[in-house]
Amino acid sequence: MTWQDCFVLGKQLFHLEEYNHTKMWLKESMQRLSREPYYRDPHTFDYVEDVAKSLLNLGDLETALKLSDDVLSLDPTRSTAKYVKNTILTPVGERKPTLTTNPSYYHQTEEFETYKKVCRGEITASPTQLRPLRCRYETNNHPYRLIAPLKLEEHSLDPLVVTFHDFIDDTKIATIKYMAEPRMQRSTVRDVVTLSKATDFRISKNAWLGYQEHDYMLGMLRDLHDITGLDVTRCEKLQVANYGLGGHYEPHWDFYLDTERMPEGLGNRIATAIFYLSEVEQGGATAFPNLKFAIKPKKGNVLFWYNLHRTLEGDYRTRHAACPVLKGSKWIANVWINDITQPFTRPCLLHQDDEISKPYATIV
Ligand SMILES: O=C(O)CCC(=O)C(=O)O
Ligand SMILES: [Fe+2]
Repeated sequence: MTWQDCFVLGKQLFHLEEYNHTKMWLKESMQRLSREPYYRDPHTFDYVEDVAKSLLNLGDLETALKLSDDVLSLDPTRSTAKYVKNTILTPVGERKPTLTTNPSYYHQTEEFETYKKVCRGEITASPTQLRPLRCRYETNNHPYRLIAPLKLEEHSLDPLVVTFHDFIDDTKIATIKYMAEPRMQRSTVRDVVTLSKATDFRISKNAWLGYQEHDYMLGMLRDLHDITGLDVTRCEKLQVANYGLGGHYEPHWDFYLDTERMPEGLGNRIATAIFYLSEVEQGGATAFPNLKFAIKPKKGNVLFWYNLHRTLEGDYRTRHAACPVLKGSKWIANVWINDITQPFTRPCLLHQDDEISKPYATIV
């Protein structure tokens, strides 16, 4: 067997949640790889780093550290290897959270209970939370919006979460859905071993559309720029998603925890704008368990929030989810605005503003 065979076996066992056997095969693949003449090839470092990271998540710190040290001895600039090494050398209490590897455990956590309650409407915003919130017209002083202001509804001021009402009309929505439909595929999530994986954690279909493909989509970006002031010249593609009956997306952050996984040349996701492309008869709200509210989809509305602090650290309070659809079908389009072009649109403050969200960094 080649090291690649062993690697693929390890990957497959990871899917099956056979974590003990995963370790064995991944370690074997690395041993075989180390005997290959092209071990020093930068492409193989990607595999070694992936294995180091998986072993870190599976608790085999010794091998994970050895692999990352090996990579770093050949190329000290490798960021994943550095991340693995730093994580191992950081005391447990100070570690950043990692993606969950054990969903059954997560389903017993308090956070998951809160998420379900927020979805069911058993937890809603308290009067104290609601008191400072307003609905108002927003122009952002943009000449066009001075004539056609948008209706803005505040859901939270810190972190900022707002709805822009009637942002996109039915004709544009129909066109976007029409373009997305033939390209819809089962949604995946980022995964430590395989990079992309279909899970019960996220049940929906989605398609990625280039903004250049239609003026309507360029218009979505332009309108977001006008109303938020953010630069939209470099964004990830538009993600159109459809949830059928029971479709959902469990609590997660939109920003990249592993900064080395950020899309090349774009940086992290500074803000999310969810365009609701349909109503949902029952269920399907966008829930924020930490903030203790859920937003019901309304066709044409846009839900907007910042994922990052001004320091560009992730704002852990923004953990959110798509509640299960109980009746109907839910369509959304996600615009992710990236941080690389925002130093002037959303500069740092004089003080560090990220400490506040640290207690919400959950390790599951
Ligand atoms: O569908 C929703 O309401 C939320 C979707 C979401 O969070 C995502 O796609 O990242
Ligand atoms: Fe999300």
